[in-house]
Amino acid sequence: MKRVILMVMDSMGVGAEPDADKYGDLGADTLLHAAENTDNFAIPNLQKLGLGNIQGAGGGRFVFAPEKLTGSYGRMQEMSRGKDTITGHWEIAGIETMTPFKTYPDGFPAEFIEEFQRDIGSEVIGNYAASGTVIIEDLGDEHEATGKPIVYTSADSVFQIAANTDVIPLERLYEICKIARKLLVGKWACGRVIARPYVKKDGKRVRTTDRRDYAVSPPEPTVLDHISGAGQTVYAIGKISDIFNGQGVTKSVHTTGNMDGVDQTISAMGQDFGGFIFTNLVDFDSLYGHRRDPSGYGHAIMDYDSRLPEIIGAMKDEDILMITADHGNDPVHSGFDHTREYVPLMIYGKNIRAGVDIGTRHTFADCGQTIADYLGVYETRMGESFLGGLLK
Ligand SMILES: O=P(O)(O)O[C@H]1O[C@H](CO)[C@@H](O)[C@H]1O
Ligand SMILES: [Mn+2]
Ligand SMILES: [Mn+2]
Repeated sequence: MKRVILMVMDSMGVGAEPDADKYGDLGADTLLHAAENTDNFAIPNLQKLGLGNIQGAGGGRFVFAPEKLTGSYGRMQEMSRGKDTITGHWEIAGIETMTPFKTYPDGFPAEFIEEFQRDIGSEVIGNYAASGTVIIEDLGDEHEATGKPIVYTSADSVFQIAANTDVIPLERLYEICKIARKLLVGKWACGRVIARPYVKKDGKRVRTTDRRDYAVSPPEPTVLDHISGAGQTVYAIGKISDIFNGQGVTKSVHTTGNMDGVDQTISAMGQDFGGFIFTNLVDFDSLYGHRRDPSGYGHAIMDYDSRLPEIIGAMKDEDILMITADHGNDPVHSGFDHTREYVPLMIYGKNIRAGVDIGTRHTFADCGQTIADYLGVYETRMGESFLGGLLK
């Protein structure tokens, strides 16, 4: 039974795209800047798969001799107008977002806030663009004293609600997110509502792994729908199901972090089914990219690298492993938001040729189209399959 395992290293870009200046992201290079700022940075397993041989990746310092490669490789350019998680994942799955999701750099409109406050029966505080770890320190005392939830946004189309779970229990936080989700459509359109629970430990506020994303549904069927529509499994790991609002997903598990994401992927691979395992590893982005912590980022890449032999060891004969990203988040760039970058693509499998450079793909959708091609399901509207040049 054929399967594709696609792992998204959330935000691991490999260099600024040609239009990066329009996004304020000239010179961004997530992989290179994480590597440069991490002592003893070593990624032998990703190198074997071809990461260092991708055009421009890591400033050329991780190139392997072609005969040492076990995987094939390339890089993908984002065709959509945006650099957020939804836009990136949806493009991978075959959807082009030409009208960017609406953002609220100056906070959400007063009429929305009033209606939201009425619906949840409480005032809110915040309502500006902020880093999530900073705003809970800045407004945490007031939130904990009054019970008013903290709301904030970023350069992305997000309405984030942060709360201490001793003040607003987790289930209630999820409920108020769903209330916001219902309101944030039409003239108040917003890509995602995100629950940001935290606890106070030894006087410090720490976010928990119970984050939940409430996205809008994709506007048309994606490769996930085509695969599940053909009766095959679509096994979503991490926040994948949230990103697609459950559309096309047949089974989903949330994770507590990158290593749990790897564990869950290996456990899914051990089960007997044909179809698609789609994993998002969000720690790169949320714990290190947005926090502008390059050495934390570098260590997270190394930690993932060290798990690759296990992942590869769990592969069955007809499994294909693909590793990519959804946008950049250069940990030394100004600000605290994503960066417009090429994403890497590595492909490995017993029936896949090694050492082939599939070049620069002009859309992330080539990845989804190739998956549709391999699994023999309906094509997505966008992208070109690169399977032909890779099958043994
Ligand atoms: O600063 P934190 O709360 O991590 O939020 C970040 O995470 C959001 C979703 O990935 C991004 O839009 C960015 O705002
Ligand atoms: Mn992302
Ligand atoms: Mn992010």
